[in-house]
Amino acid sequence: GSEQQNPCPDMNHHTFLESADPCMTEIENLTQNVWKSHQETCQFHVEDLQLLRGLIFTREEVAIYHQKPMEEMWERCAWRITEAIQYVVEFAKRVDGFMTLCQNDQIVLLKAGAMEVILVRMCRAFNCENNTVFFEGKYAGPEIFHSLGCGDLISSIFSFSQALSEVQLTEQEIALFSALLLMNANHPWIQEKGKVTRLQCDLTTAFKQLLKTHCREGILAKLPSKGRLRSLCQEHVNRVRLFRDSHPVIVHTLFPPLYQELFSSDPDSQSITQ
Ligand SMILES: CCS(=O)(=O)c1ccc(CNC(=O)N2CC3(CCCC3)c3nc(-c4c(OC)ncnc4C4CC4)ccc32)cc1
Repeated sequence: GSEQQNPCPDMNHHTFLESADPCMTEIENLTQNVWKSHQETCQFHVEDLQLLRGLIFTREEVAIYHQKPMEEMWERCAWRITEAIQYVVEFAKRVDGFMTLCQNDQIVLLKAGAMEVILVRMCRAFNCENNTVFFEGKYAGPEIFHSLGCGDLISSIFSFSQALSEVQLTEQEIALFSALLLMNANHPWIQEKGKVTRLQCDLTTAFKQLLKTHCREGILAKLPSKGRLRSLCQEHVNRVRLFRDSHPVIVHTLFPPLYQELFSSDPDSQSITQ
């Protein structure tokens, strides 16, 4: 009914609209745009990921993953991450304001934030009842990633996903939080700082307004800190470079170019694949 729409129930609909701050409707339009952008680019719908929880890799299937050489498992994960990143790029392009930024800033923001958004989105594919994640069609525990040879990174991503899934973020919250992770005006290489700051500020207002309307301000304290996300992504980059140093030909010939650009190129190289 109209009560749900109107956060100030004692005011009737007509009065509310007249007295609403004009930028409030802009903020509400932004919230709708970000939510729609997420729904259209979320890769798997959360209802489907929930339904698939019943599909768990058997011991035999996990054993087959264990027999895969490290190089093959790395290549598979690189492709999975690259697929997920392409959806995040599409998400960013649909968020109002992102396409008005200069191309340099669009690329800098995606290079810095895409993996963070994937880590947040991935919590939708995490089942904290049995500590399994959805990977390549079924749910599996951390042991399935054993042959990657980076157990500490895997366990830190698992504990990150565990903590985040306990917050039980709604799709709207994931959408706005993801947009906020991308729109980081403090990044050193940003050229149009003012424009990104304005976007970041509007998204912050939208996120705060959403939480207030749904009495969810309590989750702010439970969201991962910027530092936590950044160190997870840095650990991933360090692992990729370690792997690249010992398997340069594999990475150069078999890894997706976008993955190489984002995670195994040196920070000062600004050349980006179109
Ligand atoms: C994102 C949009 S979505 O629609 O929600 C979505 C889309 C696709 C999938 C399929 N899985 C997938 O591609 N991958 C890739 C990789 C492997 C290597 C890193 C990233 C990964 N990781 C996890 C994962 C973890 O997901 C919650 N949580 C802890 N650890 C892990 C892995 C040890 C890294 C879980 C699935 C997963 C899942 C979900």
